[in-house]
Amino acid sequence: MHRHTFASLPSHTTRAFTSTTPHRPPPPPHKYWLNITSTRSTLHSPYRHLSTTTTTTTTTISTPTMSDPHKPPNPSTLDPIESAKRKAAFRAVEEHFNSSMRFVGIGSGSTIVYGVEAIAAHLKAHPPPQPYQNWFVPTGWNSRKVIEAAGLLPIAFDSLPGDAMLEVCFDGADEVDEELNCIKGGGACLFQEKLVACRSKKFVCIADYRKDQKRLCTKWKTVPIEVAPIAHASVLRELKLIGSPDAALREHALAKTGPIQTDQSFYIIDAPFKQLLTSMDDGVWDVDSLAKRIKSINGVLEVGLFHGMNGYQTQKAGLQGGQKPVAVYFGLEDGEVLVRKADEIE
Ligand SMILES: O=C[C@H](O)[C@H](O)[C@H](O)COP(=O)(O)O
Repeated sequence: MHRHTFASLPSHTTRAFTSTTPHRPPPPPHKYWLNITSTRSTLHSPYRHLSTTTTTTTTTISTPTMSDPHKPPNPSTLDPIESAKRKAAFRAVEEHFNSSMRFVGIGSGSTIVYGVEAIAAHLKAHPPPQPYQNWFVPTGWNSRKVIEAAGLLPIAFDSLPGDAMLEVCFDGADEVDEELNCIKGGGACLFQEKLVACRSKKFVCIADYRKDQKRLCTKWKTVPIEVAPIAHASVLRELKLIGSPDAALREHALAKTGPIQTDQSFYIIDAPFKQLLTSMDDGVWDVDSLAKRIKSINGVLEVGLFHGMNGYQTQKAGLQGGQKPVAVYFGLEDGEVLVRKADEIE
């Protein structure tokens, strides 16, 4: 079993994880988890009232209840959606992970918990030859906790050797279109996820069937945008000018707690847009131009649109990394897994 504590980490890694942001000391794990889930379930998630109805049964979609919120729940207790995510995660890991990978990125959210479970199971069954060590690069506090809870070794993004590329990164998404553009950031993580995706040879996305749409902003109606707190009002103003008059700062369910803060202590704005176009359409806001336009607004740190080239396309062009996944694994209602792959690996 690969179980490590900070005591066994190189000192630079320990330092990277124990330094705290002066304005936001890390809250206790349970509270943090509640922040994430309450934001997603009560304020933002388009799936919050969704239930899958058949002629005989109605299944309410629920957030997993876990004694340790960073560990995967017992598979026998999973509802159909969680079960679909878990199946997709195991298939994605089976097809894109192996024990000899040195650096692997780990995204954030409820789905990636199963990806990490699958990786830990793979390493248990196929341990790497010693002293070979696999390192896992988190995309935020929640992601690091999930890595640690699985007994895997985290390494901070800024502790990576300068020339190292990650072999792969696994992450979830809020919505994926038919060209594999993604909306991400529903759980307030997107900046570090983009950093890690762009430092990876390939991004492999894990999701459930609700996220699979022809165009972005279909069920997930808003684009999450991470902004500097001081600039939030001027970003809202400019979003209005480019066609999103109802863009809003994401706040805690408990109003007095104020705006949600990201791992960078920034704010999140959710900007509704009409269904976005793909490169095949003829129209105004296609994914690429909207993402670039929003990113150009002063005060915007990152946009929750993962678009442009995937890792294979950048390599072909002599570049590195890529925001778009090379493959998306959707867990389906019937227990099957639908895999959508970039043309490069069809
Ligand atoms: O901000 C969160 C991340 O972008 C997540 O990857 C995304 O929201 C999907 O999360 P989940 O797996 O919980 O649906």
